[in-house]
Amino acid sequence: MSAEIIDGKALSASFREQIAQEVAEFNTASQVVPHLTAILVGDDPASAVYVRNKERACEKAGIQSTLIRLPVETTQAELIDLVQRLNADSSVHGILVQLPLPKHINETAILDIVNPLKDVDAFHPENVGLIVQGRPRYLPCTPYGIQQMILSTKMETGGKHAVILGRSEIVGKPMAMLLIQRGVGADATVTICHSRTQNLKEIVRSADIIIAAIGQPEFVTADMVKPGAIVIDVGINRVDGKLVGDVAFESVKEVASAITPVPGGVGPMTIAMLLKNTLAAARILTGNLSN
Ligand SMILES: Nc1nc2c(c(=O)[nH]1)N[C@@H](CN(C=O)c1ccc(C(=O)N[C@@H](CCC(=O)O)C(=O)O)cc1)CN2
Repeated sequence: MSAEIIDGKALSASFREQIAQEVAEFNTASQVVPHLTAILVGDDPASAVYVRNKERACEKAGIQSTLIRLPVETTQAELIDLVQRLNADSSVHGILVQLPLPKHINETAILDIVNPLKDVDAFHPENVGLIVQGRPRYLPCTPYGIQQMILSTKMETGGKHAVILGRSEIVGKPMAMLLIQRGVGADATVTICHSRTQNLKEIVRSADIIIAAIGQPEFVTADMVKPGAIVIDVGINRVDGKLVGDVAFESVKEVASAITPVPGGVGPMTIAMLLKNTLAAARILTGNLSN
C-alpha cells in the first residue's frame, strides 16, 4: 500500500489562513501590526528565494515585513551594529538573520546578540535553553513545522522510536528536544544519528518515525525503512537542476505509512511557523498576550 503523502503546501496554507485571522484580531485589539525584519547577507540564490517567500507569506498574513539586503563583503562588526539597532527599534518585533552567512562572519556571534524576545528563529541560547527545559518561548521553525506534520498524521508518538539523521543546531538537535518532551506529538524515544554513527542502517530500520536532515540526496532508501514508519524529509538538494530530498521518495513511499515530499513538504511549513512566531513575538513585546 502506498503511503499517505503529507502535503506541506496544503497544511501550510491552512495554518497561514488561521494565522492571518489571528493577526487581524490582534491588530483590532492592539492597533499593532506585527513586524518582521529579515537580514540577507550576500547573494546566495537559494537564500534569496527563501527570504522572498517569507516576505510574501508575511504580506498575505497581514504581517509587515522589511528585508535588509547587505553585500557579501559586509563585515561582522557592521552586521552586529545592524542587529543592535534592530534590537533597540520598538517597531520591530521579529528579527531573522538568514543562514548561511558568508564564511568570514561567525554565525554564533551574530545569533547570540539578537534580542531573545525578537528571536523568531529560536536560535538564541536563551531560547534553546528554554526548549531544553521544556518551557519554550518560541520553537525553531523547521522542527515546529515537522511537529505539526507528524500531528496531522494522527499517529500516536508516545513510546515510539524516532530516528533523526543529522545533528544540526537548526533541525536535528531541536527536533530531538521537541520529540522527547511530554505531551501530544511527543513522548518519543529519540536517537540522533550523524556521520560517526555505527550501524546507522540498522538503527534507521528500527524507527517508527524517521527525520532525514543530512543533506545527502536520496540517502534513505526503502530497505532502511520499517513498514508503516512515518518519513519526514528535510533535505533540499539540487541534483541536475532538480530538487531532491534526503529520501528516495518513489521507493520509500511504498513502505512508509506517511511521507513528506520535496518540494512541497517541510519547506512551506517552515515559513508558516515563522509567521506564527512573529505574531507571538508581537504579542510578547507589546504585552498583548490575551488576543
Ligand atoms: N534564519 C534561518 N535560516 C535558515 C532557515 C531558517 O529556518 N532560519 N532554514 C533554512 C532555509 N529555509 C528558511 O529559511 C527554507 C528552506 C526551504 C523552504 C522551502 O519552502 N522550500 C521549497 C523549495 C523552494 C526551492 O525551490 O528551493 C520546498 O521545500 O517546497 C523554505 C524555507 C536554512 N536557513
